[in-house]
Amino acid sequence: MNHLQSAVVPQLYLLTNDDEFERLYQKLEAALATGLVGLLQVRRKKTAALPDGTATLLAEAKQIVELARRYQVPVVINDDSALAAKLGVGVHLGQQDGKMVDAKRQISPDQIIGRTCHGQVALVKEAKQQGADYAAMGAVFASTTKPKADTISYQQLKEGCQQGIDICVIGGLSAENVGALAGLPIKYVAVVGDIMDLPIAQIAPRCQQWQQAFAKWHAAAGDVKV
Ligand SMILES: Cc1ncc(COP(=O)(O)OP(=O)(O)O)c(N)n1
Ligand SMILES: Cc1ncsc1CCOP(=O)(O)O
Ligand SMILES: [Mg+2]
Repeated sequence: MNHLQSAVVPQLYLLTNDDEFERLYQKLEAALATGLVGLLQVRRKKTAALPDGTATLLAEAKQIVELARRYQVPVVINDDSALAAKLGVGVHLGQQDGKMVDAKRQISPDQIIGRTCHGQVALVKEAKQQGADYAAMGAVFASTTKPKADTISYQQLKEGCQQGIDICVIGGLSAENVGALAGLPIKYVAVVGDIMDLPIAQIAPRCQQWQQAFAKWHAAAGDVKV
């Protein structure tokens, strides 16, 4: 039976891009200073692939975690639960990034663990059963950051939202198109390119546009049936 659930405005979940670190740091500072980022992910694919990737990623992630702490924004490390454990932060694991049970053992229980579930409701159920804090569904729209990611249907997303675990949407999302999801009880909207691929001076104004999009979301959503 359907029940009514109060519409919750999602949080902006910002993911880093592969910018040169100094530039990235300035962008993150600009975004965090707006107060609109609810969760931050360190996703540094190019750094991680360098010959000295582990050491460089550790040095970068330390600085990002320190910066985020200043703004009291929780941090999640992509792919690497050992690094997350070392830094005392959360982790995001794709289906090929290791077992949830191992990550749960490594990560402090008060830290966030997220799991990629693509468009598959069975994976959302599994993530919930394995104790993930959120299930990430996407790509919602075609993504320039991850062009090979398959897009999911609205129906898959709607069903994912009915599984009793927080849902994060990702992939091709912009302040203009996110309104298409208004009415779904989504916890996090994960964004890379729409914010991070802009010049430094445009980061804060773009975050403000996201805030406006979420304000409209609230107005559009009212009470949603789940
Ligand atoms: C919030 C969020 N959702 C999905 C992903 C993708 O994770 P994965 O499938 O492991 O792909 P990579 O990011 O590792 O390329 C994510 N990182 N964050
Ligand atoms: C990591 C990831 N997983 C699915 S799409 C995607 C990239 C999201 O980046 P963007 O917001 O630029 O589409
Ligand atoms: Mg991964």
